[in-house]
Amino acid sequence: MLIVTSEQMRRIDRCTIDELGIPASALMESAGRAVAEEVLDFCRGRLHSAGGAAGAGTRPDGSPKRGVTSDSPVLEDKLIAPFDGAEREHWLILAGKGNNGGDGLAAARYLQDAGIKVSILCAESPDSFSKEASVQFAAARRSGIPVLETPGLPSDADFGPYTGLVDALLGVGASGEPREPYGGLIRAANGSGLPIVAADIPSGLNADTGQTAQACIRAERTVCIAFLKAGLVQYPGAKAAGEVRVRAVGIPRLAASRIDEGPNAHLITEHSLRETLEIDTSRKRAEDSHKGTYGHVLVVGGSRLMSGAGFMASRAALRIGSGLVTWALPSALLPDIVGHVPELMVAEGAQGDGWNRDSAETILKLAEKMDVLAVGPGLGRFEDDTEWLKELWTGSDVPLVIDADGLNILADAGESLKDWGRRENVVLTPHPGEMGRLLGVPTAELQKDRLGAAKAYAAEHGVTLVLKGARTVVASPEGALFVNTTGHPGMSTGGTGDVLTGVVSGLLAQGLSPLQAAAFGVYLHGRAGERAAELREHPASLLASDVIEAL
Ligand SMILES: NC(=O)C1=CN([C@@H]2O[C@H](COP(=O)(O)OP(=O)(O)OC[C@H]3O[C@@H](n4cnc5c(N)ncnc54)[C@H](O)[C@@H]3O)[C@@H](O)[C@H]2O)[C@@H](O)CC1
Ligand SMILES: Nc1ncnc2c1ncn2[C@@H]1O[C@H](COP(=O)(O)OP(=O)(O)O)[C@@H](O)[C@H]1O
Ligand SMILES: [K+]
Repeated sequence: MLIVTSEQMRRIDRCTIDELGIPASALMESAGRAVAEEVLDFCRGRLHSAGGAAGAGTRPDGSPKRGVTSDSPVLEDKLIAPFDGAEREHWLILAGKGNNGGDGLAAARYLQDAGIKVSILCAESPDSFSKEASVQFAAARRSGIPVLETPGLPSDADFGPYTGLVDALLGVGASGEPREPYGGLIRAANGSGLPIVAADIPSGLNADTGQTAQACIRAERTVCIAFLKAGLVQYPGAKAAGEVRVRAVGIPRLAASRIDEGPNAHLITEHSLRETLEIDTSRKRAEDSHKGTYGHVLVVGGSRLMSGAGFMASRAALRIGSGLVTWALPSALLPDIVGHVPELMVAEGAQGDGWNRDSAETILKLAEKMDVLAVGPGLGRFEDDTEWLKELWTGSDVPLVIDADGLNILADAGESLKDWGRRENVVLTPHPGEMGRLLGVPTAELQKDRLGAAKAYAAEHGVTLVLKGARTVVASPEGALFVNTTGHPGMSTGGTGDVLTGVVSGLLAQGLSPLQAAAFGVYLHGRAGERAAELREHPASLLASDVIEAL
């Protein structure tokens, strides 16, 4: 699924209207209908869960049916149709003066037609409405939909008669903190306790970064128009948006491919993995394969106080299907490890009980027979470690995955990293703390624009970057972005990152490109986390090792 910025969306709109000749009014009409359908779907769902109106219009499992039903030889449009219990609904449309307001005003007519009561509250004088919104306003008026005349901002009591709100205040044309009366209306809407369905984006959301203004709608559901906006899939925006439903309104994908600097960001789905990234997601193995077919991963990590990290990365690399995995670690630790994972090979990475500068030579020697080097899990820091990592970076062209202290070493290298030379087969897997160190900015600062930060770093350093955390972002050196939605907060536990390192390394070993391995890796890792959590009483009980076993 394509992800767009607000600027791209505006240009796609223009291309649709000016170049393809599709009337703006037709698009707004479709958008309004989509918003109304989602409000009605929400109402039906709510009625059903309250035990109100099951039966007609519901599936055998009790969930509301979508689309036309076949209980009669003549099919009616069931999406916009009166339903039992509709008379109990009364929705208030909060309409801004731009085209987002127009979407809400068009929705009002469809809602009225479906038999629910609707009223309109305009944020500004209708005289100031955009051309398309004015047309919608006039049509709503002529349809007899009441327009509230509020001399000031509504108080909580004013929301008394309503059962829900449509937020059509601000869309992708907005910038900055919502000005008054928008800010006050947003706060009042949130304070009402009523469910809110947002048109396109929750008002107050930065559609590009996912940052929320001080006043930002907290929606139950967001009906995103035409293409997914980036801000809806990054926190805190993802939370403000609630359930996101992307609806086609007649803006064709063709228009997205026609604009300059068009969208190059995707949600990671089975479909985008297969079609956009051309990955065989079945992971089918050839009948006549042998272990050499699936590559050999060398994990470089583990230290006296953090041996588990190297262990988990190695084990995950095995579980994801690498042909062979060798774990290189300091020689003094070997006796403790030998035999714990019988399938794993171990090697003396360094002499003694810790890592040292000289061990780079040993690793490079081992790397000659390897397909991937995974550096960092449980590595710790040591003297001259920057020189050590530089030697690994420059001394071999085997694909490299760098995590944990490997990233902290890179951060210390700072600007000198540019002198190491570009190496397009490097995957970095920082969590936000590590990413902040790589960029030399506070974590909170970088989190304000995760997509932008990941994209810029990947392009500047020619690496594939995996910025972890809820809604992990993958960025390629060429500027492609992928956003993952698998996984859950139960995975916020020590070691799950080490597992991801093993997964990505194992996929690289099996011949995937850095971008393919990173995107497919984060997806599979999250899915495994979901499966592993299902076996527990509570997701909080999840251990990183459980994720490995669920791969
Ligand atoms: N043809 C189109 O362009 C389509 C647009 N659609 C809808 O139109 C929306 C975009 O419409 P617009 O470009 O008119 O813009 P919006 O309706 O998002 O809002 C822009 C209006 O709000 C004002 N504004 C901007 N920042 C503000 C702030 N911080 N506080 C208060 N007011 C602010 C602007 O002066 C402008 O009047 C989309 O999000 C979507 O909902 C859909 O109807 C589909 C078709
Ligand atoms: N709330 C969440 N939702 C989805 N995935 C999460 C969430 N919290 C953590 N994760 C995932 O778990 C992993 C944690 O990695 P990391 O922070 O490096 O842990 P560690 O360093 O302990 O191994 C990452 O892949 C991250 O995306
Ligand atoms: K909105």
